[in-house]
Amino acid sequence: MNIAIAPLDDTLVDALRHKIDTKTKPVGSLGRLEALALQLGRIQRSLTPALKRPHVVVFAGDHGAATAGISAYPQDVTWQMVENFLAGGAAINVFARQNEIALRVVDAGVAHDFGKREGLINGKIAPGTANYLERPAMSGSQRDTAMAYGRQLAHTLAEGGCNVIGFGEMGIGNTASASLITHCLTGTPLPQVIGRGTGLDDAGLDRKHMLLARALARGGVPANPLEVLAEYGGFEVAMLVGALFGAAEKRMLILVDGFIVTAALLVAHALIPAITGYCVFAHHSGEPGHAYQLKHLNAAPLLDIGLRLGEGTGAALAWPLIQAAANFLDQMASFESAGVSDKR
Ligand SMILES: Cc1cc2ncn([C@H]3O[C@H](COP(=O)(O)O)[C@@H](O)[C@H]3O)c2cc1C
Ligand SMILES: O=C(O)c1cccnc1
Repeated sequence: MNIAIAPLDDTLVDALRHKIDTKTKPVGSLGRLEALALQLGRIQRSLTPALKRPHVVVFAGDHGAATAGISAYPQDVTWQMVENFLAGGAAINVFARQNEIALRVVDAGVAHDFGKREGLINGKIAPGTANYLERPAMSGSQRDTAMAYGRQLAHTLAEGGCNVIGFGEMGIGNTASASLITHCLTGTPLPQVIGRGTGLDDAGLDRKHMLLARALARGGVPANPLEVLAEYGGFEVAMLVGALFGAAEKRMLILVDGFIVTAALLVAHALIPAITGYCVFAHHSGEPGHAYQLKHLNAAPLLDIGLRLGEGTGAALAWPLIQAAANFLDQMASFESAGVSDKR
């Protein structure tokens, strides 16, 4: 896959800063919104950036290792939640509706036959990954197919006029997958990046530690990020990696959700570091490994409200702040236009 992501250039930085600083407010007083406005202008290479057709895309996939007991919930919850997304009853449906964000749900590899389901994008690679306790989760060709699919999906949305995209996921057991990926790509000791996920009790957490240590003893730390992805990833994670690439290639603003989406970003970033220029980090996840991912990426999320759900909920909740950044840049008067006295 030949991916071309342009690093953000500095051409408009001074002009954007001037525009931001001459709005009718003390310099810097809109805090993080000012950095967001600057980032948006740089991404769109415009002094008048505009947000169009926001989407959240949720990728769903099952994990072979889930049956070994790495989650508090049974694997069937993955397909049942996909049905819930299609019926409009999940948290992401509520927040996407509230903020008028279009939602797309992709079957990246759920272990269930949905038949032909209206509203479900069928990208199924296989009915769940292999169990990484025994062998690599997926083959190189499955990984590449999933990445290509995600990339193409982002391109298609961009061609339909979307320039801001949030990513989410659904897959029982995928915090475990994200922990293994995070360990491999940040070097943080594995136990520090393992958490309770959907809410394991102490005994369940001990078991998750034991199983993931065993998986790591089998698969090791592959030298290449794409091998890490195939060894421990999920199909939804591989599709996320491709979709992140596709979105950045199309110069979209990317809203990064929690622990699992950030694990996918670690893979993308290890291959093409410039991708983070296009990313806004929605929230601090309650999953403990997220802090190490953020540190590695030198990222500061917008919200810190104890979210630990996934589905793209953080991305949808951060959206009004992105809108506020674009709107103040576009609509606020300057000292000159409003006749307000500037600093002496
Ligand atoms: C009802 C329900 C809805 C969810 N929505 C997202 N997740 C989240 O939980 C899962 C990851 O946690 P773990 O690794 O512990 O299984 C993912 O599917 C994630 O999106 C959910 C989990 C449940 C139970
Ligand atoms: O941060 C996340 O994305 C997350 C945390 C716990 C469970 N599912 C998702």
